[in-house]
Amino acid sequence: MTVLEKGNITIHTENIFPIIKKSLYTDHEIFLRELISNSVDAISKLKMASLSGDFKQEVTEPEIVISVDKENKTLSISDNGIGMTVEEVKKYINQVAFSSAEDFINKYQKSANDFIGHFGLGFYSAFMVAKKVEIDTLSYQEGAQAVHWSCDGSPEFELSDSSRTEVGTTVTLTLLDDEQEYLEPSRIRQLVKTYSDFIPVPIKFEGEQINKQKALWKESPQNLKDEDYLEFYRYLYPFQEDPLLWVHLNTDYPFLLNGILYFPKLRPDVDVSKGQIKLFCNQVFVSDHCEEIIPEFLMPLRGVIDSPDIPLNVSRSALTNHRTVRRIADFISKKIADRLKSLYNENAQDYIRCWEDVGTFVKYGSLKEDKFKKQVEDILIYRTTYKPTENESKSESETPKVEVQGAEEDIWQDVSQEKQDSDSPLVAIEKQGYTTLQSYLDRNQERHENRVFYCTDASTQATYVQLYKNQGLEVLYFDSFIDTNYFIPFLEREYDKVKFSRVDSELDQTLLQEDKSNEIVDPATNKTRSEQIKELFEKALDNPKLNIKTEALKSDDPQGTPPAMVLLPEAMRRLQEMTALYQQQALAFPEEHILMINTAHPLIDNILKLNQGSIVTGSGESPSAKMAKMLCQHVYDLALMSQKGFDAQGMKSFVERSNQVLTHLTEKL
Ligand SMILES: Nc1ncnc2c1ncn2[C@@H]1O[C@H](COP(=O)(O)OP(=O)(O)OP(=O)(O)O)[C@@H](O)[C@H]1O
Repeated sequence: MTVLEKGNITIHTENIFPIIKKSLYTDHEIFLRELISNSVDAISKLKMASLSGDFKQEVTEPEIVISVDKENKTLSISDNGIGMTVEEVKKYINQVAFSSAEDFINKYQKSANDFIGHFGLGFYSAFMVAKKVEIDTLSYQEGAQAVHWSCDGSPEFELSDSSRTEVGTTVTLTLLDDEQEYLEPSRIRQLVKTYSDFIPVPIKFEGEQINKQKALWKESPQNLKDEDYLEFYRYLYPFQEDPLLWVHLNTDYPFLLNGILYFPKLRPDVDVSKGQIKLFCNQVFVSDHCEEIIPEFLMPLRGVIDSPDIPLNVSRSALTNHRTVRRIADFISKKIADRLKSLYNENAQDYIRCWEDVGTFVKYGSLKEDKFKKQVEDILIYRTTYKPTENESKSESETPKVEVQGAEEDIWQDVSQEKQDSDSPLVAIEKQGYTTLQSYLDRNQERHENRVFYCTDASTQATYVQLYKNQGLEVLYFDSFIDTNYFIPFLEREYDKVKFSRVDSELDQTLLQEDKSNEIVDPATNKTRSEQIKELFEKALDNPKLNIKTEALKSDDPQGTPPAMVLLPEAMRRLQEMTALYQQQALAFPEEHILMINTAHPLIDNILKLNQGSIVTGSGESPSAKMAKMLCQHVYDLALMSQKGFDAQGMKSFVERSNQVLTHLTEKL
């Protein structure tokens, strides 16, 4: 071996190697990604040289081969790429690689751990794990001399002849004593799978290819079937439920970006604030913490974003304000909105199927970003009690105002489609039991202008909803966790004249009989029947915090209405909900609430009569007064039960009292 040259690497920071070894401590493993990426670059450069006719020999199948030698403690990465001449080694390794290393280290020292995946550390990252690095390379150029370069981690290097005969490069690392893990085959496989799984060159290790290679996001969406997307999702997120829908991102102007984003089924045990989107740069994995790039409200999405235009060597804080990054974020939001709009327009059934989970993203996004809100406001839908009749569904006026950006303003192609169906999208949505807020307001303008009746729990509020439905009033379901505390107040700000009332907050006038039973029945006390009922219940229940009111519910069949209802005034209930939320406590049922007695119900009438017919005997209550009291309690229990159900104690006393009432009743038979 002839030593061609010995020399010093041109760097200005004296102690660059100790810094590489120590400062970048946490991310040592990325050296393999960097070396593999260099090999991929070298392979594609050779391909170009061959295409342009610069390289006349036959190009062999490109491949990268990794091998370990446990005895000598070496790990080597070999490629059949373009190789380097002596001059190139001097220039690219001794000068370029190390001066860019110096730049990076200087930046890095200021804000350690602030870089996304320490991307582009380059060749010198090998020194994080190696005490000696050797390069054995032969350039593709005719007559090139094979070169051997070696450096032991000091700024000194040695260049010598090499006996290499194949065009390409082998980088061999003699690992440091505490970096021996990289001799383990399982570790190598894991690193390749994490970082280099999708690079377009086969990586061979122990005689087999260990990377998947096919980066689905780089393919044209036209050539892909649903099953391809699902299979890819299952590969990225094994043992997870299939996603609801996905968006294939594909643009080359004003930045290059490819990706596939999936809407997963939202599960309560998944922390949605932790991003699950994988960031790639030219098919090389960079990080799965890309909070700075993806708009926050899209964090629960999964999938891949690949863009060489995301600056990866700036600090995370600088990324957030970076112009390209902001444009990328806008682009992604818009694409998501477009995808949802096209689904809304094309397939009401699928849109609704996804809505339960996707709706939460969309609502959250609308709260967070005004731009996104504007894109999706016409496709926010709510489950409703409204059922369109045949005539209505044909109506032309139901055509929705789905806003589609004009082509000139839109630098990204729009995906809105011509409608094939005879029904307008809104009609199709309404046939499936959903509606938009605007449609609700328009439909109910005459009966209750600017008021929205809603229900947050279909089972506990079923009695109330039924009452509204019986009187032909439409109720919307707002039952996602985001609705009560955030989204309804948000909608009230957006539609500033509109007020939302939960079905159990107060009863709308349309539900009540106008001429209340105000006939005077007791000339002695001058009390109306309603006042007598109120008094009877107040005495029987003996709870000063309970506000008892009387109303007559409108109905063709009073037996079909509830005898009493518990009401929680809207403002008071919301305040309690907010307080519970901020104090992170479970929401307790408020002690102060309204018990509304339905004076039109026959049971209330019977209880009143039972009480009035009682004969006071000696010291105690008459049996019928006792019974009336018990029944009042029972009516209250039933009202509570249909509002919130019981806790253990409540259930126990309810069952006990029910048994007593039944016993008393059967005694009389
Ligand atoms: N396997 C290889 N085959 C051929 N040339 C290589 C190889 N590895 C490195 N080089 C040369 O050395 C140069 C410096 O490599 P280095 O990894 O430090 O930086 P880079 O690849 O240019 O950029 P990055 O910092 O993004 O990795 C490369 O640009 C390339 O010219």
